[in-house]
Amino acid sequence: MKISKEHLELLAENFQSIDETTKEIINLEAILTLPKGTEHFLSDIHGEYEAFDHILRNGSGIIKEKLKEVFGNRLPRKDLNLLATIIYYPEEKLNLIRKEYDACDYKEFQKITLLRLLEVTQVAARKFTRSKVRKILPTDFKYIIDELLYKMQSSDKNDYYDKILENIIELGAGEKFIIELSLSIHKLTIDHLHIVGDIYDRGPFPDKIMDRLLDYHSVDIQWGNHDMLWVGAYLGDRISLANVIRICARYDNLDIIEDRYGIPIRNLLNFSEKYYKGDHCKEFLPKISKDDELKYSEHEIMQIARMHKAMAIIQFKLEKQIIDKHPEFDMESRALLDKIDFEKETVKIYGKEYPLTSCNFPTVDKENPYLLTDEEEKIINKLKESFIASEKLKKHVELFINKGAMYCCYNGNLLLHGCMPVDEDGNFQEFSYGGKKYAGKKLLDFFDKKIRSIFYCGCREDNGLFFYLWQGRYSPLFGKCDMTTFERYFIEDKSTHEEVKNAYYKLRDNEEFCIKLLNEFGLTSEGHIINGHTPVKETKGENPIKANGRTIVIDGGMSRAYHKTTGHGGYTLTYNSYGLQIMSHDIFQSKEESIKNETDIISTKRVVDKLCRKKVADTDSGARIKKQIELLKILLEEYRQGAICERY
Ligand SMILES: O=P(O)(O)OC[C@H]1O[C@](O)(COP(=O)(O)O)[C@@H](O)[C@@H]1O
Ligand SMILES: [Mn+2]
Repeated sequence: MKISKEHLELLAENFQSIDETTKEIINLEAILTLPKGTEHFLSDIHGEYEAFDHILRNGSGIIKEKLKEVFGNRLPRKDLNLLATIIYYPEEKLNLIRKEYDACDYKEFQKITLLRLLEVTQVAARKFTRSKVRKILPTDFKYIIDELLYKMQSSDKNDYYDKILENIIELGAGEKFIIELSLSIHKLTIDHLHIVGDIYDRGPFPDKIMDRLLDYHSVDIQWGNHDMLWVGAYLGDRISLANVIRICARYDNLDIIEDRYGIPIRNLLNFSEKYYKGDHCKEFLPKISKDDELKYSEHEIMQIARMHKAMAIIQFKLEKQIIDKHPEFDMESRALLDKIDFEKETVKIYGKEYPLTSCNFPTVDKENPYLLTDEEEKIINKLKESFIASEKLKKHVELFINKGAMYCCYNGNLLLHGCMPVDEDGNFQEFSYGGKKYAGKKLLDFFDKKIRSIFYCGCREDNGLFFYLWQGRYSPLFGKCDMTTFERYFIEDKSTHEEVKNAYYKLRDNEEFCIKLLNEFGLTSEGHIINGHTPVKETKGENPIKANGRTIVIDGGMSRAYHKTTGHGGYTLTYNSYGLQIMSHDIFQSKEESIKNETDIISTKRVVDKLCRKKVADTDSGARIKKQIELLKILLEEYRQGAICERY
């Protein structure tokens, strides 16, 4: 390895002597021999905060496994479940347990629990260096936990340690200690979290998911097509914004926009009341569960439906501007307002005429159907200003930019929300933009770079790229032909709703193709492609593990709206030092139910790949450490030869 004198001098500022450099090399060499940390993969959360939070808390079963490893047969299943639930929901579970005991017994319970948690912490901490463990331990109790962890290794100081525990409990800090220790166990057990896209839309609390991820100790995100709509909306792209509002109205989630992101929609309400008052808007009734129906009056439901329709029409108009501006997008088939025959109340698609479910388009000028009316223009522009000004959305979009990307290569695996656009023979398909063509890895890199540059450049204008990523034929986040939004609203014939999938979705069953794709990203045939995006229809016999394990589809299936088709609560994946395991989840009921009945919602676990035990040395961070060691060895040599002076 070649390194310039300047770089060595910079390195010498951090390692100022032979002793310091030697110590660091020894430390790094030792880290390489530790087992690889556990990765946790989740996808397609679609606003379902509670299900997401639950799976995050139990680490898709990793925490329970750790407990089994620690206690073996020493604890009955009942106690194990209780301890697990305390680790998942310490505060809430303690609130329930406290009521069951008198003061004295509750102290005893706290002591037993603390001892058990300390034992788990000790085993979970074995994978890490002492210094990393210290960083993870809660600041308030760092010193005490460190002492107590020691206790497990020597039996002579029993009285001393018993006293510490007793004091903690007597001084009323027992619960706080249990809570902090549970959080530390979580961090020690799950080293890194991957979110394979689609945090937003359909479910009620995407913002809470983003807040949780902002606080999470180690995470990366692969952008999903729905996430890009929210990024686009914040960056001033009006088509994205119209989609975001339309989908929120469709799933009765307008409070996300109004209350949680602080974006007023009153103008939209007034406008839609004015123009769609007499319209039954039956295509636009929000999807509301039977329970929630009772919450609303018919008038309120109609208000949502009218806003929904008003936004859909604004969206179709705006889309045409981009379709015309970018003929290379080849999306003319998506411009349907000018294909409407207002007399016959039909629309012509690919030359075939279909009756419309209704033909009330009060803001569409038959001569110039894509022209936004002054009022529509005003509404969308005002909304745009509010999206750009939302502080909370800014924070969330920044997370997408800082921790997110179009795809991610991590420890030999390729993580990608949707697909790699290919033809039926598996050749990478080309996307043209600005006179250049992009395919394969370069296509993904192109979109990644463009989105980042839009974020940093500060200009907040309509940008065709968000529209393309959302529904373009060669969008790696979509990967289908023709998003049939208009047809789904206005045409009964279901054959028009079909969205033909890219050949990728068949080819990912083929091992040879998967290896070709992994190679495109500089990965080997031992890697895996990890996708979200397409719900795995288990009821129809679909398997989430494809191509002899090379492809794994973990569409979380957390979306309530999709439970009927998938028949389960989704998949998640874990990758520890022994290999990859896919978990299938039961449909999540509620947080209260999980805490009370101590349920995990894990129905089955399948091993995807069993490996000989992987060490840190075999990981990406191991590769970085090895490079660091090499550099430090050069520095050491320079010190020894007197080419660089030690500083004291
Ligand atoms: O079922 P909904 O919410 O109306 O959405 C249907 C649309 O969602 C999409 O499936 C995209 O969303 P996903 O990324 O969740 O699949 C489109 O292909 C389709 O047109
Ligand atoms: Mn998706």
